[in-house]
Amino acid sequence: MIEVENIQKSFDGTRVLKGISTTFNTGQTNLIIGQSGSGKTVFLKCLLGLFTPDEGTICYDGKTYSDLTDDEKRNLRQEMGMVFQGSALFDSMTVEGNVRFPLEMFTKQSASEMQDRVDFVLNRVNLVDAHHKFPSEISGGMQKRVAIARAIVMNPKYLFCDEPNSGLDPKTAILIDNLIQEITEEYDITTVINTHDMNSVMEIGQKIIFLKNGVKEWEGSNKEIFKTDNEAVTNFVYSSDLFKKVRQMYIEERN
Ligand SMILES: Nc1ncnc2c1ncn2[C@@H]1O[C@H](COP(=O)(O)OP(=O)(O)OP(=O)(O)O)[C@@H](O)[C@H]1O
Repeated sequence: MIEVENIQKSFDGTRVLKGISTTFNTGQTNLIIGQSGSGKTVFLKCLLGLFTPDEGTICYDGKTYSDLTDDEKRNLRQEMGMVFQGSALFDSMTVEGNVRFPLEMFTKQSASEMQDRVDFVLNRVNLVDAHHKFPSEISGGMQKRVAIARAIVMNPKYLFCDEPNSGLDPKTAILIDNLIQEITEEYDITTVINTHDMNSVMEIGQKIIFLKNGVKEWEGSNKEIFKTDNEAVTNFVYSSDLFKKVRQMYIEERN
């Protein structure tokens, strides 16, 4: 569980995060949504320890980040997996080289132990025949699976994903969302996902926080977001005609 209390962050006197408090539960997919510039990436970077908040605390399963020693912070970072926007694979490494990379960097495992772990996670993301291929030789959806395999190879307690669906067709996007949710539940990970994708909200939004101008405007689940009367949320979620129609049908059915 990650508990965030009154996080504030400014750049050159401009306040970007204006006191955000929330909780991200273990074994759940927690989504951060909001318009471009609302502070989602800055918030995610604070959770990753890449930005230091000016005020407030972030607590990881009872450990308050700002109270940790440098060694403890390093250990905590090794419990974090990250899926970057656009996958961010190393082009010059094979699929298995990419997945093995964190093990080589941060563990003293033997070659055969690493191979077992790499085989296990590649198998878990349903990539069985791609070990020796290079990123340029596989599809965007497969690249995303490699990025997920690399993010979970160290058995993380926390998984952070920045726009994991960007650039994928809607069907592949749903497969990737479902894979992230399955892995989150199976390994009891606290997963936090930055997304613009309304399909993701509906599909895997077990907990959603909506940011507006650096403030948490709303939080709830994907079931609750359908029913909310919060105008900022409904304007954002139902910005497309399709979703407006879906909502109208839902309201008509309810009455
Ligand atoms: N390193 C930085 N230095 C100065 N300003 C920054 C920095 N990082 C982000 N900002 C500013 O903080 C604000 C929020 O940016 P952020 O990237 O968090 O938005 P976002 O919600 O993730 O947007 P998007 O959906 O477009 O990625 C923006 O006004 C941005 O210019």
